[in-house]
Amino acid sequence: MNTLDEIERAVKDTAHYVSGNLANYANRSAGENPSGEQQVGGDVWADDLFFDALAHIDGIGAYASEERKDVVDCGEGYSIAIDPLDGSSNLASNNSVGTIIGIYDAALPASGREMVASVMVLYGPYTTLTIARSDREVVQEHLLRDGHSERWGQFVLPDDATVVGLAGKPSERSDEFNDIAQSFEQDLKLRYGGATVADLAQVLEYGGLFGYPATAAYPDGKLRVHFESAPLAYLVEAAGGASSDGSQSLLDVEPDGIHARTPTFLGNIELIDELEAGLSET
Ligand SMILES: O=P(O)(O)OC[C@H]1O[C@](O)(COP(=O)(O)O)[C@@H](O)[C@@H]1O
Ligand SMILES: [Mg+2]
Ligand SMILES: [Mg+2]
Repeated sequence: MNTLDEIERAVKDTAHYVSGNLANYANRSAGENPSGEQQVGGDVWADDLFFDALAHIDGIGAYASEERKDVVDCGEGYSIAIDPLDGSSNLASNNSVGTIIGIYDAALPASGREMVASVMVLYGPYTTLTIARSDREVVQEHLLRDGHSERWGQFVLPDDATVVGLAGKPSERSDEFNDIAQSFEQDLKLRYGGATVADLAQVLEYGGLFGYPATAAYPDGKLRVHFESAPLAYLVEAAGGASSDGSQSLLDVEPDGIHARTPTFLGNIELIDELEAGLSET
């Protein structure tokens, strides 16, 4: 097994355990994460589990997490960037949550072009792990059940778009963005659930657009380059879609720090093109 195989195996085993124990953390609050957001107990618990499973793998040189202020030095090798529990505020309401992992062949901070693989786990009605790797052609989905990982499907974005989910309060978004959002929402079905992984899964399955734009509350967007935006952009682009920060692929964003945020759009190429064209007119 090479290092990517070992990482994949360790993430599957840990995700199995996480999926079986999320209820224990539904209402346990914790402190504040380095981005200044309220943590739930599950954030810290999941981070500790993935750290213990990944940090000591031979060939991993660094572990960076949404829940840790600094990058942890693990020796030589790939850098891991992880959102251990994405959408964690959904736990209390028993809605889907996820895990997002970017694997970089570079020291962090780094642009998404340095990634060699990306993983998203969706803890939904059933648990799936989707992975894109530089040494494989396909975006492979696995079903994690009863301790096993079964190949479940391969993601290729549908040609026709069906769904749209654009985050942020309209009162806190620019008028220009609200105009663009309204035009998308005329023809596409609204799907927004408050966890990037679950909302992106709708786009991967049905075709469409997910986005979290800059808002008054989050002038650089809410989602973090290393822990959400770039790894998910890697997956979507590998599945035949596109990503954008409003003007360029999210894989070209050069983060100025490990917790840097960016406006984030993921989905069908023509919708990303339409969005960028609309934003460039403003
Ligand atoms: O609550 P909002 O503003 O709609 O933001 C929802 C977004 O925040 C997030 O929950 C942030 O992720 P974390 O839960 O990992 O901090 C995203 O998963 C989701 O897309
Ligand atoms: Mg998140
Ligand atoms: Mg999180």
